[in-house]
Amino acid sequence: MRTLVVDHPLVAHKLTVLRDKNTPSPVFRQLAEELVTLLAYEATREVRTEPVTIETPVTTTVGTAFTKPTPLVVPILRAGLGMLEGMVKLVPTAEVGFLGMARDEETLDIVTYAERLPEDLTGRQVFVLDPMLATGGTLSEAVKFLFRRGASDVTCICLLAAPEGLARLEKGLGEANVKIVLASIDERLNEKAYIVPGLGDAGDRLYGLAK
Ligand SMILES: O=P(O)(O)OC[C@H]1O[C@H](OP(=O)(O)OP(=O)(O)O)[C@H](O)[C@@H]1O
Ligand SMILES: O=c1cc[nH]c(=O)[nH]1
Ligand SMILES: [Mg+2]
Repeated sequence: MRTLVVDHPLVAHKLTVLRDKNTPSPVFRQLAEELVTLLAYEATREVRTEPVTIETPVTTTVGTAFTKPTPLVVPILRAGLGMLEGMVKLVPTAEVGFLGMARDEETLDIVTYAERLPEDLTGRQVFVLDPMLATGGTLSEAVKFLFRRGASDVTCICLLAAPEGLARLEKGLGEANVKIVLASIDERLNEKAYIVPGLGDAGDRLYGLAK
């Protein structure tokens, strides 16, 4: 597993506004989308490409095209949905699959309540979107799910991670071909397993209260 924190003033500034508890949902949604586009620029650095011959108005030249099958983008519902537009803006030919997962806030167990993905992900580059990597329970379940379908190259784009969650993923995924691209590694988890300083419950801040 590899981890990359995107260190850029635009990312840091947008993240600061996102963290602010006074930032309302419409602005939060807009910023989450913009942040993903900035992170996706780095996260797609190793996207598979091949040479393609085209005609410019002047001459013939060799350019770059995505290799088929095209990348698969998988937002983890709910909060990952807030990152989807920012990602597909940058990779418009990507296909999109969905995983619905929620952590029980008491037990921290992960419930997978929805799934719409290709049956066979062999040879597919997969980009998972989830803003929060807290205990790492959700993301490790998601990555294991994708591996069971045959994926072998998974990049997770998150906004924030706790060191505890990253350590859990590292332990569980070790040598696997998984990359985590982030805007920040925060200080720690609190007693309710929320990221500190964090930004609160990402799903609630995007879409309102779940209950
Ligand atoms: O690393 P973990 O401890 O598993 O926590 C992170 C998960 O918690 C949040 O989702 P939540 O379960 O709140 O669902 P939601 O997106 O519907 O709000 C978040 O979007 C992650 O998926
Ligand atoms: O801080 C946290 C932890 C888990 N899920 C969130 O949305 N926020
Ligand atoms: Mg939530």
